[in-house]
Amino acid sequence: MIQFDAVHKRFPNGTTAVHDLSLEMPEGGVTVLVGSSGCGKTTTLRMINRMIEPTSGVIKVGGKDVTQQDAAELRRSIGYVIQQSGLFPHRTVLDNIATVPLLLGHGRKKARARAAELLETVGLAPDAGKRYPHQLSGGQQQRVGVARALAADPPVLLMDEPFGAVDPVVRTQLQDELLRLQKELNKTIVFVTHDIDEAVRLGDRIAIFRTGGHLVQCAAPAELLARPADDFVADFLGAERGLKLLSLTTLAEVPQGPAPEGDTWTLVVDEARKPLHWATKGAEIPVRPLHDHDSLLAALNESVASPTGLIARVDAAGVLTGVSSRDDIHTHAGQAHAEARTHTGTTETEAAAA
Ligand SMILES: Nc1ncnc2c1ncn2[C@@H]1O[C@H](COP(=O)(O)OP(=O)(O)OP(=O)(O)O)[C@@H](O)[C@H]1O
Repeated sequence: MIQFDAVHKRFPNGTTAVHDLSLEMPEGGVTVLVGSSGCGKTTTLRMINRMIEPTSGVIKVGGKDVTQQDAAELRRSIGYVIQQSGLFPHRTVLDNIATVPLLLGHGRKKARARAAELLETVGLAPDAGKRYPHQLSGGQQQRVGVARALAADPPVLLMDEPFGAVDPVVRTQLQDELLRLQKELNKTIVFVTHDIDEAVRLGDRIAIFRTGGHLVQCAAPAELLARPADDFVADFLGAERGLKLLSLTTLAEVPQGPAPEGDTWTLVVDEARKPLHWATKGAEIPVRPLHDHDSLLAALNESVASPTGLIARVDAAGVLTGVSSRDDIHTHAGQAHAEARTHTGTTETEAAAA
């Protein structure tokens, strides 16, 4: 766990970047710091590995005050990923990843073997290891950045807008990879972003800051979306926060029944009973079948586009299990909101602290 206790950072030019911050970032969880530009996210992150020293207050990692530890040693035990990957341009990808294991005294052979293993972990082909960073795409470079940060197997990973410079499709892929990795690795991750959708997708907890380095609210995504502490948070979450909440709930609990027969529209399946399309006299409309793990938001979207208002449900093999109606999805969407509103999770807010 990472703990901030009454932390304040004032730069020599008089700028207060972080104001009286008390916050706990749970072990094995992803805490996302969000807020508009200049609100103190990066400063907060960089105080954890002592790249910036606080003016006052205490920061503990795993129960130990960071200022009581050797800064270089501390940094080697904390992975750090930044937006432009920060790779050494004249070293191969493999040697970039092996940097920290080498610094930690592992032999070259062992460090390279570990680097090759990590290349695979982050979804890169083995031959990428021989290339230089400029010979990779932006998304691939970010994967190398993540591999390098993981090389010494640190319990804590700091990520400062790591996916900010790649296109939306690659960004989604990198987010998926991070979620997959995190399931396996269970690191304590602190992740900075401007993007609230990214925060909702990745965060176990989201801390929202406003200008002047003030923490406004820190809560689980569903709670934040259902119960923003004030208008600032509500505005930051955006007008679609009701729909965003539905992205956190799965379709699994929505009832399903058999596909209707003899109606104007028919759901056409192949011989393996995998849905193909909706068909009526002289027209076909594509169908996008959904799995139990898909979100209520995806279900709502599909039901709106469906000519019948029905969505096709499939099992892991893609075989039709039934259909669900727009009404049932809507009812469950309402229930998801009601549950999130009444959820009694912990939230740290300025109001609560006052
Ligand atoms: N070394 C410094 N000296 C003086 N002021 C600084 C220094 N570093 C940051 N600041 C100021 O501190 C405030 C917080 O900066 P910080 O980089 O932490 O914000 P941020 O939320 O990460 O912003 P962004 O999203 O734009 O990266 C800003 O007003 C910034 O100008």
